[in-house]
Amino acid sequence: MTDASAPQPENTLAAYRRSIDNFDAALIHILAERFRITQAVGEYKATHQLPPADPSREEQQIARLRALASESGLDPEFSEKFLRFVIDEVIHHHERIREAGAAAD
Ligand SMILES: O=C(O)C(=O)C[C@]1(C(=O)O)C=C[C@@H](O)C=C1
Repeated sequence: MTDASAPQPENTLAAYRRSIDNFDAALIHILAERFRITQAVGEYKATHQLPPADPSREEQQIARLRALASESGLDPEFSEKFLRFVIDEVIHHHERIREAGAAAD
């Protein structure tokens, strides 16, 4: 006899996956908003002859996120790698914006 009220393993996994899919969608939306802001920052920096990267700001961001990660039970190494990956992409965008501005001059 099987207990009809017991959750079936495939239903449990499907429910976990629905939750994961929602989190992934939220992550993509959050990243899209972050890149929308950094696009504006890149244009501002190009217009005002500011360098695409600001290593001292990055150090502050990484220290802050590592502390937040530790508090939240997330691996600080992972959070640093993730932020580094995002910021490196932002810097590429800033460089491209600057080059496009220089080419238009
Ligand atoms: O704050 C800035 O100056 C940015 O350009 C944004 C940002 C980021 O993505 O957070 C990107 C590049 C800089 O090196 C530092 C931070």
